[in-house]
Amino acid sequence: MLYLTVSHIVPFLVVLAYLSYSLLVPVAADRWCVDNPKDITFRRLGTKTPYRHVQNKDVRNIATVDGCTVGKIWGLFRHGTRNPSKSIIDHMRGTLVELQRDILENGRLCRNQLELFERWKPRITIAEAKLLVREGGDELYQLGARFRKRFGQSLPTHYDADEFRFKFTKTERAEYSARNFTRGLFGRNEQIQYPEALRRDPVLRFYKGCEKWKRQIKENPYSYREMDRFGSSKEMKTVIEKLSKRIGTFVSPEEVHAIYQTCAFETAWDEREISPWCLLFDKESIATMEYSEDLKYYWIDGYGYALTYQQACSAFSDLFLSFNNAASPRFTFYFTHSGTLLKSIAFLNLYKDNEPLSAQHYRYKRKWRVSHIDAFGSNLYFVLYNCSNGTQTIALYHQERLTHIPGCPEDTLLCNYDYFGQLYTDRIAQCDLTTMCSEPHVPSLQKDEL
Ligand SMILES: O=C(O)[C@@H](COP(=O)(O)O)OP(=O)(O)O
Repeated sequence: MLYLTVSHIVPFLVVLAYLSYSLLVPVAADRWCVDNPKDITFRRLGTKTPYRHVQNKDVRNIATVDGCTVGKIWGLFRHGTRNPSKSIIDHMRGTLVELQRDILENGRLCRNQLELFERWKPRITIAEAKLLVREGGDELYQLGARFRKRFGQSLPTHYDADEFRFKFTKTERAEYSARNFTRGLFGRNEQIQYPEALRRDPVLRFYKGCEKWKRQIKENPYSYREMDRFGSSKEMKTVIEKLSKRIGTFVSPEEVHAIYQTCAFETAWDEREISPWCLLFDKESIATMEYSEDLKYYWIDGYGYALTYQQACSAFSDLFLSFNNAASPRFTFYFTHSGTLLKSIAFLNLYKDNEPLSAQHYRYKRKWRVSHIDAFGSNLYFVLYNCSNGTQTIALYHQERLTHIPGCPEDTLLCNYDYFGQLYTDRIAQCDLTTMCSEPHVPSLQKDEL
């Protein structure tokens, strides 16, 4: 007869507990489950970051300067959140639908996150590529409304064509961004006169006419070498491995990029929604994707090559023309694109790191973060103040925050206008786009997408 004592039962229970743990728990633990998806994507979506991640809702009186009044304002605004380009839409409607199937069949995601994938479907068609979306219109509307709150005392209440100049590039997204901004600024009833939008605007989108930049930089594979190197780094391999495991099939770097972009656009489109594609990332892997974006834009639109930002002299010549000519409109607002904002940022020496951005410097702290500096709706504007002592002072606002102008005295956010002008004298005097951009071997090989 077998008598079971406590000393027999306890080890038995321990073995049983271990077996159920090893058989059951790892299955659950093996399923990827992200707790805080909004936290993971916040300000990490590169140039597809929605403006709400970087906006400054504080409209208290930062815009007043003692003893001075606002003389002129000149600013560049990137359009608001838009739809993706055709190639990303193609991925959404093709590759991602296939990956969705893999995830539902073999994916290692926890139950409630799989449910989001069950409901997902591509929402846009090729015909809607790059159009401004509702969120994008709202971003610009809110920007206009906050502009009114900050500068209301210095701005005429009603639109006056002699006082205001609003201009957009020849794209739907820039046009509707301008229209939404002016609505936020004046209310709904003003009839704004917009000048004819130019296909090649030498001020608003100067680089589109710069053949030398296009061929030597933008279309040159060498400009993408740091991004490519980072693409084969151990960090990126880890991202691919993690995503492949979570999806249940091997994914290529291109597919990972399409997933990141879809996560970014779907996040930007609607604050209330969570894109299931974002759930595949953890903090480290999204930071890796973000760095890849930073490398790309650093080398094609930023500090990588001098010609890239030298061309922006064309926009800043317009600023000086406007500020130095009493007859020109007091308030100038240009609605444009990522490429203009980034090149202008580099022209001004803003967010410049000591070392060029490279694949191997991933772990270094950096200033160049396109998620922060070039989100949808990004804005860069200068305010010129006339002061009672006869001097003029200039202030720069980036993303609605007073920002120190590189080259101006360190101890203050305001800069004497003459001092500021001297920083740029040579570059403005030598600003000749025709000479700067002429290249013997035209035309460009790639089709120019608007
Ligand atoms: O049109 C796009 O795909 C990107 C790049 O345009 P460029 O920098 O080439 O003008 O800019 P976005 O319109 O998103 O600001």
